[in-house]
Amino acid sequence: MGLVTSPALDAAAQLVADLPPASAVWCSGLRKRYRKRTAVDGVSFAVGRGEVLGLLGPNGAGKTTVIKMLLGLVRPDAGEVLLLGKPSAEPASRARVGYLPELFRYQPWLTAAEVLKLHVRLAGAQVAPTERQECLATVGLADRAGDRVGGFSKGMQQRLGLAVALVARPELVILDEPTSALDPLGRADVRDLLLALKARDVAVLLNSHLIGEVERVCDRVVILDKGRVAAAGTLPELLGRREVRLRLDGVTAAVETRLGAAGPLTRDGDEFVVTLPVEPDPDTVPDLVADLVSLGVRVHAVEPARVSLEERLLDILRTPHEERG
Ligand SMILES: Nc1ncnc2c1ncn2[C@@H]1O[C@H](COP(=O)(O)OP(=O)(O)OP(=O)(O)O)[C@@H](O)[C@H]1O
Repeated sequence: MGLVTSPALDAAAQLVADLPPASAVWCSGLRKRYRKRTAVDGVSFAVGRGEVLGLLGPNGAGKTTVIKMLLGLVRPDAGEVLLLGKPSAEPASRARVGYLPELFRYQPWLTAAEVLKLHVRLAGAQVAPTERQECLATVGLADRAGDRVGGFSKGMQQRLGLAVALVARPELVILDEPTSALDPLGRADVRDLLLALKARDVAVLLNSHLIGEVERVCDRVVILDKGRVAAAGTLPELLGRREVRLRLDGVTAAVETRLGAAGPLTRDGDEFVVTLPVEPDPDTVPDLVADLVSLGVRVHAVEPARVSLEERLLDILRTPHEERG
């Protein structure tokens, strides 16, 4: 039996080193039943490095169960999970994942600073006290570091939960309803926080019922319904067609023909809606407006529009399973 030569080993090591980093989350065929009730029924998706993925779906769709299976907190009946390229049961990969549970409760007898210190220790990480204090400041708790958690409001406990999820410099953050107890200002803070994480190439899996929030920050969305993936894709893929609404004066037959050349046209009085392709040519709208003006039309308003994620979500959930694409 021939020994593997060291140049061959070096080449193999180089090959592995040159591989793109594994997805932050990869799961395939996840299934979970509670007695007779199927909570999750064959769910597969991935979250890329630095990607923000939104998990959407009605109450009881299986979102929290999926999240708990990803983290190894619930044992799947079937399916596989890799977090940062490793089985989620491996402590080394779990230590690089930050998690904010849907139902959070922290030790009421500890101060906010002590809770963070404890979680840094549990993650086996080294985070200097100044950095821990900065983390509390990021979630708006800078002046409450020395106060006991027992005296915190629900929103303040959720802010602390976010700090716990972020303090050990994770590469993947899983947030289960992170803004359920937050005021509008707090929600805006979380949005900024998510964008800051994305800028640092941290992957985020976000479960939220606040569709506007998901639409603003997520690169991709997975919609769950009755334990299955009802739809998945980037926002342009899911939202599809774009429209441009125009309010015009002095429209002649020639003008209508020009409008119709840009895309299917509907009219309601002086309001016109032109449906554009999913990824329209960037010159389509400026060219159209220039032509309208040269045809003597007075242009009062030009407004790009797109079906909202909320409309699309309701549309998908109201379509019977068997008719979904
Ligand atoms: N520990 C459990 N025991 C029994 N059934 C459970 C358990 N956990 C979840 N389920 C059931 O699994 C299904 C999915 O629940 P899950 O909490 O994952 O939904 P969800 O999409 O997160 O809902 P919500 O938006 O309301 O938080 C529900 O029918 C729920 O009753």
